[in-house]
Amino acid sequence: MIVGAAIVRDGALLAQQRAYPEEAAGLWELPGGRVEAGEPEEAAVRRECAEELGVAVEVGGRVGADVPLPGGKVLRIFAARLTDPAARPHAVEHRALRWVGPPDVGDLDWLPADRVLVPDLEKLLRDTGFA
Ligand SMILES: Nc1nc2c([nH]c(=O)n2[C@H]2C[C@H](O)[C@@H](COP(=O)(O)OP(=O)(O)OP(=O)(O)O)O2)c(=O)[nH]1
Repeated sequence: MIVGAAIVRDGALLAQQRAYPEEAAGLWELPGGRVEAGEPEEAAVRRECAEELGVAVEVGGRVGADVPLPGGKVLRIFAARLTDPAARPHAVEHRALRWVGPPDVGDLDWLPADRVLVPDLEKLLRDTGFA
């Protein structure tokens, strides 16, 4: 299971641009990663956000349906928000970070699995931003 965080602040979604591997470099994804054995999914979301962005997040409900990934894995997205709204996420292992507003969510060059989730991400931004 791969979990991802749809972090929303002031009506914008945090996206990050992969630096590796070659075939994914330059494409955009949500913060996240592999759930460790025995680790609750929400805890994995918090851990990955701390590792990748250096920020604490609160984790809300699921966003969209599970998306199958190559190799039999599954991508599951959770709504999230910064515990401290003034915190500044930074790219620890990614090429770039961007806060994307609703008009631009569909225009980003997403990883294929994330592209499937664009309508759900747009809906999240239209709604409360924190399910
Ligand atoms: N984090 C994340 N991974 C995604 C997304 N969409 C998507 O297809 N993936 C894929 C890419 C990778 O094959 C896998 C997770 O990779 P990762 O590099 O973030 O996970 P990780 O830190 O646990 O793994 P690793 O770098 O140690 O190999 O899920 C997404 O939105 N966020």
